[in-house]
Amino acid sequence: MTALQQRIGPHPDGAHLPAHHEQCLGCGVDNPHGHHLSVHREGDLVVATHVFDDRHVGAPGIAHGGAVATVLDDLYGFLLYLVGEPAVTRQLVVEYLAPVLIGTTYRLEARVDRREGRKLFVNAKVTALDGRTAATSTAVFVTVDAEHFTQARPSSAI
Ligand SMILES: CCCCCCCC(=O)SCCNC(=O)CCNC(=O)[C@H](O)C(C)(C)COP(=O)(O)OP(=O)(O)OC[C@H]1O[C@@H](n2cnc3c(N)ncnc32)[C@H](O)[C@@H]1OP(=O)(O)O
Repeated sequence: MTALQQRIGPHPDGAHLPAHHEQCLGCGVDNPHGHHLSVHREGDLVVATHVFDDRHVGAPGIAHGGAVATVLDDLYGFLLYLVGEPAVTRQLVVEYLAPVLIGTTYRLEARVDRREGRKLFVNAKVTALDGRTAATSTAVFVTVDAEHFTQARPSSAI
């Protein structure tokens, strides 16, 4: 069994979900440039409480749009633990409804909307603690086999 298969679970409701791998830009604890996203399961949702910091700034005081997209893309990656199969992003759409502020706490949540064959249609939102939604997103993930992840380094396994 690969490390990825072990991470896929199953994971009970409420469980903290393991990082994709230690160097992952979104969630890896050993990536000094990363977002160190910490994600748990809430029923059919994957959820994170997250604060963007000065490493992620775009306009002064506001998170870079690419940083927000990075975190959303990575959050979607945790839905795969619920689906039980590896998949990768084919399309990512972000609606930036309001500035995402540096140093402010946000709730991020994502869910699977539906599945059609290998395609997973997913959606997510970024909400401030006062309830205002700062960003929404949809994405299409496509399931892949384990060999997909060994294309760059044949000996690597995530
Ligand atoms: C372990 C998880 C870690 C998660 C980390 C966070 C997520 C990530 O950052 S993943 C990294 C970024 N993504 C990538 O690197 C993926 C790069 N792309 C690829 O490798 C390939 O394009 C891949 C594998 C997604 C699909 O390739 P391939 O297997 O040839 O599929 P392909 O036939 O082109 O398309 C698959 C299906 O999706 C459909 N499709 C493609 N694009 C779209 C779209 N935009 N909208 C809807 N459907 C689409 C196709 O029509 C096709 O449908 P069907 O099966 O019904 O014919």
